[in-house]
Amino acid sequence: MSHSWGYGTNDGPAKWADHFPIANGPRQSPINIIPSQAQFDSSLKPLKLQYDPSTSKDILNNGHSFQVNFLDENDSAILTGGPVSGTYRLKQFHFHWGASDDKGSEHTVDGIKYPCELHLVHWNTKYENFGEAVNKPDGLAVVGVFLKIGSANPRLQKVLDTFDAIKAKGQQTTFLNFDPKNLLPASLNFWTYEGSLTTPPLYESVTWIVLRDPISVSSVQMAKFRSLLFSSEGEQPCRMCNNYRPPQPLKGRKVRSNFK
Ligand SMILES: NS(=O)(=O)c1ccc2oc(=S)[nH]c2c1
Ligand SMILES: [Zn+2]
Repeated sequence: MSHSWGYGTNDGPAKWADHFPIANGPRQSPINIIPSQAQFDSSLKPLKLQYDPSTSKDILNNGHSFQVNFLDENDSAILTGGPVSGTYRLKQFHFHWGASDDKGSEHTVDGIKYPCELHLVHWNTKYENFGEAVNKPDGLAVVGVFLKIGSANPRLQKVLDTFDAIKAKGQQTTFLNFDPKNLLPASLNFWTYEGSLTTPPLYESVTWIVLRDPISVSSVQMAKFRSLLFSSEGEQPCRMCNNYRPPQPLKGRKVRSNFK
């Protein structure tokens, strides 16, 4: 029976080790990225993200965040290059955010929190499917993108416009022809390190690729994120926010960058 977890006082990140002991493992995520301590690695290949917008399927409130799901039966939406070898297929993207604009990201940079962080989740096609890949040490590659308060983001608005249909946990609606490339900054400069899922089951299966440059989001748009609910329809409404895990110990890991 899968154990219920959340982000509250009684079921939040400080309690996850009770049922998921790997929470105290050697390669947990997120981390605080200290740019001055990252090592430039000239052997890192350019990151290649090739996304066919026709692979976007639907958008779901899963009770922890919301995610846009993609068809992943072929190599239409893939990640290659960067720190990985082989081909990784896009499965879904989702976000983490705060109750106010001063917090919300999972990774931090020199201790700075962004109001929101986007995760694009890809699985290694050396495995049969996402479920097979999710607990393997080289199973996943997640691209992290920071969101910074500024002008409203019209591409992001397309996602936010679906929120009335997925307000409560378990609600889902069709979401076709969305190109996730429109949620990326101009530069694909990144930091990379070996880490984990940032939510239970916290498997240490993720090659993290955190982009240096943020994309913009307005305060009004951030308020829209907070209109979603952790709770199901008919339950006591609980606003979806602060669904982020704080940075975890680096435990000797190296963070590399593809830029000086
Ligand atoms: N937040 S995250 O590390 O990108 C992430 C990615 C994929 C996941 O699949 C399960 S199950 N939990 C997950 C967390
Ligand atoms: Zn995530």
